[in-house]
Amino acid sequence: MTPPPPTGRVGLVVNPTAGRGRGTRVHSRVAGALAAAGLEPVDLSGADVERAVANSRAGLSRGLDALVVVGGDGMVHLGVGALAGTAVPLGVVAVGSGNDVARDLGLPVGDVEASVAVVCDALTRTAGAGVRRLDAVAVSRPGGPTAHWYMASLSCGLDAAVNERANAMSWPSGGGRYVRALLAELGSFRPYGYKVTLDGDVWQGEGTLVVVANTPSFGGGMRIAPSAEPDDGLLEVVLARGLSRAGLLRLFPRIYPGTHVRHPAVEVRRARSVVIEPLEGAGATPPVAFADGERLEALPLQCDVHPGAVGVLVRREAGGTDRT
Ligand SMILES: Nc1ncnc2c1ncn2[C@@H]1O[C@H](COP(=O)(O)OP(=O)(O)OP(=O)(O)O)[C@@H](O)[C@H]1O
Repeated sequence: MTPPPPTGRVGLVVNPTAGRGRGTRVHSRVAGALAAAGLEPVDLSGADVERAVANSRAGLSRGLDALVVVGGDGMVHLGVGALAGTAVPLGVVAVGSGNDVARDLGLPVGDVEASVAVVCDALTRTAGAGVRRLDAVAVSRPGGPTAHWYMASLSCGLDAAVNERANAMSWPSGGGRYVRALLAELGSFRPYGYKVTLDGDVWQGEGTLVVVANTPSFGGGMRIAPSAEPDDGLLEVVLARGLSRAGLLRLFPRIYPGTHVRHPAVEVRRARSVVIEPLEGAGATPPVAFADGERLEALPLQCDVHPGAVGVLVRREAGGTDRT
């Protein structure tokens, strides 16, 4: 198929709240740098996430060479949802709090000019050489139509419960909220009951963590699935059995360097399709699932990997040669 002719139009979706207001501060800088590079930035930002999603879809239907998101992993999530299955690539200006996807993909973090330079350079390279096709993950009710897409990981264990609780707290701001939420969750913690079906194999019973990962990191640098590869056509599924509070407190710090995968209660499996269901009687009801840090919905859910579903604008490899 002949690619459509370049329009020079680049959709720009800025999350004003990302990185505690950093998105607002960098908005005009990003637009100005894209224009200075001869591109035509089309502002698709919205007053809230719903309007940003609607604007992105409308912009895509009018024709774009790329969609550039400005924010954290939540904005990558938004971009993947809009672009999965299309030929339009995603550019990332990582100015969020966690920025796990950008870091895992070797993109600049917290450096607006460097991010825009990567976007502009990748768009001007020959025949799609600046685009890396990555797997994206479709989430549905088991057997149902796709309801969400994600890039990094879906969680429906203790970390999701902490996320849910932290979102409901008004203080303290920043990381302190997550510590307070973790302590509160641990106070009433009882392992959850799951049935997880991985390409037909069943893992079930009491569990504390179920994470279906496409990239290695979450939560601002925690190596939850250290050997996940975003372009291998496989999901890396991290499963932790029921643990006591003391056991969990010992396990959690090991997630930062990724050494939790050697803990005897933790298993890592690979699969293309994963169905996660609550298992009544085996433990507490698992929390609502989060993906890329965004709240999705309650179980049961199915995750299916779609190889190469999203193109991301990437840096030249060391030495300045184009990726083939
Ligand atoms: N106008 C808006 N456009 C897009 N998202 C918005 C907007 N206002 C609030 N949000 C919320 O911002 C969240 C995503 O934030 P984002 O990931 O971009 O930044 P962050 O949380 O600082 O970074 P990270 O996720 O990497 O820690 C979403 O949950 C979304 O609902």
